[in-house]
Amino acid sequence: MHIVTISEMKELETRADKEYGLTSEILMSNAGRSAAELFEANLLPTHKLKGLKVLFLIGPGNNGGDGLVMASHLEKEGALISLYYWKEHKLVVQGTRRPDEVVDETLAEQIQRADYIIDALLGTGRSRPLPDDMRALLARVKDERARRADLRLVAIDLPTGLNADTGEVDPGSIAMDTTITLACPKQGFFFFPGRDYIGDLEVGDIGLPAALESQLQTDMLTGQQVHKLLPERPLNSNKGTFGKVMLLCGSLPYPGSAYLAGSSAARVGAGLITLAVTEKMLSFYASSFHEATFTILPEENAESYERAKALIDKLEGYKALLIGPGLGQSSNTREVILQVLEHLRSLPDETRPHLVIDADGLNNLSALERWWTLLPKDTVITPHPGEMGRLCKGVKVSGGNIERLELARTKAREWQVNLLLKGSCTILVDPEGRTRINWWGNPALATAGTGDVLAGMISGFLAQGVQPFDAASAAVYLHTAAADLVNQNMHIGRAGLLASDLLPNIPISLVDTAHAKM
Ligand SMILES: NC(=O)C1=CN([C@@H]2O[C@H](COP(=O)(O)OP(=O)(O)OC[C@H]3O[C@@H](n4cnc5c(N)ncnc54)[C@H](O)[C@@H]3O)[C@@H](O)[C@H]2O)[C@@H](O)CC1
Ligand SMILES: Nc1ncnc2c1ncn2[C@@H]1O[C@H](COP(=O)(O)OP(=O)(O)O)[C@@H](O)[C@H]1O
Ligand SMILES: [K+]
Repeated sequence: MHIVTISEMKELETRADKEYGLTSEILMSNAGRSAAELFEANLLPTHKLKGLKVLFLIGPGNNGGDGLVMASHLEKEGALISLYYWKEHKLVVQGTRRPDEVVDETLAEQIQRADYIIDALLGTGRSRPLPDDMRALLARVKDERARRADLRLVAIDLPTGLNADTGEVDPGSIAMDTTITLACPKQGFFFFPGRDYIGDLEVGDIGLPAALESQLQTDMLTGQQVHKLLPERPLNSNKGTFGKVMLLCGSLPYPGSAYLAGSSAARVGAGLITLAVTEKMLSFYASSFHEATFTILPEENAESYERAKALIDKLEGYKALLIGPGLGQSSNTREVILQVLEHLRSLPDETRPHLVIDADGLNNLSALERWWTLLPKDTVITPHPGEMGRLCKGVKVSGGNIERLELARTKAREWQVNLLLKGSCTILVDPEGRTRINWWGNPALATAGTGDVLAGMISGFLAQGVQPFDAASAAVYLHTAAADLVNQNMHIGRAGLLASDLLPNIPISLVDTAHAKM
């Protein structure tokens, strides 16, 4: 599913008219109908429109037009519709039909009795700060929502006042329970503060021909898309079919990282997991990670040459190598990493294991000048904003604002890597600039060890032959889907998830992609 900027959306509409004769009226009629259909199918728990009280706030442009079409569809299905035309300060209540009446008090009544309020005030055409009377109207709606938890707020296309490119919001904007966006999600939905105003996201089909969208470079990760990326599991198979993963992870203060990453690689289907660890660490893993195999490395005070060689000697036949989680940052360890990278660069593409570098793998590299020139082709790197800042030599990287998108795009090209910039709404960019952004997940993921799980999942897909950018994309989506499953199944909210809770939910998240709604 493509993500658009405002100008890309306008261009799609212009070309739809010019090349396919899809006029603005036709698109609006499709938009309103599809918004009504999604409303009925996905927003109403009982699927009963009859008697439902729905108040539409109608703006002066096409967004208001979408609202009017949607309202007429819902009215036909038996909903009790009232329309408030913001510009004219005019309220039209179904059944009474007194369009000339200026009825401010009645508006207050309508707000109080509505089951749903639909924001069709402004969409992508917002061009200036919201006027005071529009802010006042939205503030009344917000107060009512605070008073009455069962009132539901739904935006058509986007919440009024949200900047659809940047995610900035007007002081008058209010948070929605659901946004039914039209044709494509807008770029600003994925950045803060905008992300917090969208609520659940539904995407309405307005009948744009798929060919028009072929040049768009940014996608939202969806279950349907990820389903197509998942490796085949033929009946006639054995563990060799699904690839081996080697992990250079875990050290004394952080032993759990190798367990979490290795288990996650297995949970996405890799055939065999090998932890490259010192003998001192072995006892820890042997008792907690029964499925793993091991490559024993010299202790950390041994010569870096010996440590690297012990790993390199065992790498043959491995399809994926993960370096970094919990590895530590001694200069000796950095030397080991550099020697392993040198070895990987010397291998032909066909026999080189695909590489993922995370956490301390990145921290070690970031101390070096032009570290990216040391990476083999098609490496996946997975920094969180702090690590990204270090890789960029001290740049402050935002956790969720729009600047991170441009930064990720610039750096993925400059570094020629598959860059996965973590956070709420993780961004992925490949070396050519193709971009995917994740919508899903929840703040329960903001806890130690979940990044190790993600890195392990990527390496598990790489072992099965999934291409690096796709492996990273699938892992990001499924990682957040697994977190959402933990929340549902354990009945927890935004806190209390353990990274290890994700593990048994990962395979379920794979299965769930087969019947994903989008
Ligand atoms: N153009 C098309 O072909 C389609 C447009 N669609 C809908 O149309 C919307 C875009 O339509 P428009 O371009 O008409 O834009 P909007 O409906 O978002 O708003 C534009 C109108 O609002 C006024 N306005 C702008 N900023 C304002 C502010 N701060 N305070 C008060 N008034 C303000 C403008 O003067 C103009 O009259 C989309 O968000 C979507 O809902 C859909 O129907 C699909 C097809
Ligand atoms: N608020 C949030 N919403 C969604 N996902 C989040 C949120 N906070 C963190 N995450 C995800 O959790 C993971 C945390 O990774 P990371 O910071 O590397 O943790 P660690 O290194 O402790 O394992 C990332 O995948 C990130 O995208
Ligand atoms: K709107």
